[in-house]
Amino acid sequence: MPDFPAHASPAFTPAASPRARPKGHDRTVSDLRLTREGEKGVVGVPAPPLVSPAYTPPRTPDVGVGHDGEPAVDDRAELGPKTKAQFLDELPEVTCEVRARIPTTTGTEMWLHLYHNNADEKEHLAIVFGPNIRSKSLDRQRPGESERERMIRGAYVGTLYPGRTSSRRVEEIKKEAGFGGTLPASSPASSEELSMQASEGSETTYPPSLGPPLVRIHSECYTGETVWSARCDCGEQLDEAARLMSLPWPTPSTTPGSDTPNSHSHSLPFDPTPVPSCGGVIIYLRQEGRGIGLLSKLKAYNLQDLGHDTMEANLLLRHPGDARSYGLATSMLLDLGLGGENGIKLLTNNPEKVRAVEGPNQEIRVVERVPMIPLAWKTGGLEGVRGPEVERYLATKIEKFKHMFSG
Ligand SMILES: Nc1nc2c(ncn2[C@@H]2O[C@H](COP(=O)(O)OP(=O)(O)OP(=O)(O)O)[C@@H](O)[C@H]2O)c(=O)[nH]1
Repeated sequence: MPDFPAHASPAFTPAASPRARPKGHDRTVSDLRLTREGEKGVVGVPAPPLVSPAYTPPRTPDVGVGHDGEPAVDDRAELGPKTKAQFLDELPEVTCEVRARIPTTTGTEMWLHLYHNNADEKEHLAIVFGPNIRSKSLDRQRPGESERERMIRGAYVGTLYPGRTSSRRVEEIKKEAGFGGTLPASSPASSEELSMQASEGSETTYPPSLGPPLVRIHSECYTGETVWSARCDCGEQLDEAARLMSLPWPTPSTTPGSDTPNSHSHSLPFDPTPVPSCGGVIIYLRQEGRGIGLLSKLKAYNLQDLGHDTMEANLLLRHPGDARSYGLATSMLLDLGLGGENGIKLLTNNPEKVRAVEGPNQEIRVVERVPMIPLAWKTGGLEGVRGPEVERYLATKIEKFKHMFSG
């Protein structure tokens, strides 16, 4: 058994452990067979039992958003450890303004969706893997819009290629093949097209036959994602979520849409056809520093170097321990067709996030929480973020924010 830190949850099981677990208990990522090489992916895994967070954080006094001043240490006691996510009475309105295909350095292709909303001025993002998730607000026809304008904002089906004139790939194929009416059964109509048709007539676009999609709600962390900080595991979590959502589809021959991607590019000297993935979505919220912003987070780092933990540092700066809310994530997931009975599998250790994303009226159902075990713990320190800072950070997440590093 690899050495993992004393503050790791006792229920945490290393990825390679041969220890048998009772059915339905101690589920880890490895239970979902989501390992690095040659794995089959999450599709086809039986629907897990409903996982609702048993933990409810203690009631704490409300704290106004901080001013970045430097209060006396004693103020901390008055402020209290507000770790609870903010709950909104009403969901914000969101609109997907643009979507673009992003070929990635790992070879997987993803679709970056940029959202505007009526709650803040920020550009929140949905990073979509696989062909089965489409935005309803993106597909909505805008008054007076041309086909070219639709394609420029990403409201097309299939793939763009030089000279394409229609935003709907199926219509394009019909025209090319000289069909006026129904397409023959053998036509390469993509699941994306079917999803799009479904989104016009119903609330849920994600095909229930595929099981609940994997979802991660990720909060922006400039330090961990861009400048290689080893104070937290945020960059690693983002990479891991993308990796899980990029795992190859179990049976490529039956993958809906597997015959469509980049079929217009086959004359290129290399074959850029992306491997169809299991799919999923990372909702990337611009809530830097658990919602306190980068300026305050950097001050909090200095306080941490002066001996305070990540929660105390926030409180000393007159911020809540956690200033985030998740209503935007709920609205974006609904826009992506992930509401309804089928539910989602949420990649997180944060019990508050599970509860908050479900929305004021359970608009989203979290049917499984998939824990995110730090890579360093899983590999006995061979991979992942290491060092005293991240260990202290993770210890505080467990002790004070009550994060759960087991299923
Ligand atoms: N204020 C503050 N924010 C931090 C610090 N380290 C990371 N963050 C921010 O914390 C957020 C990520 O929160 P985490 O507590 O790591 O994880 P979580 O999102 O609550 O839970 P998981 O879903 O399990 O990852 C990002 O917005 C980071 O910018 C820190 O020391 N202080």
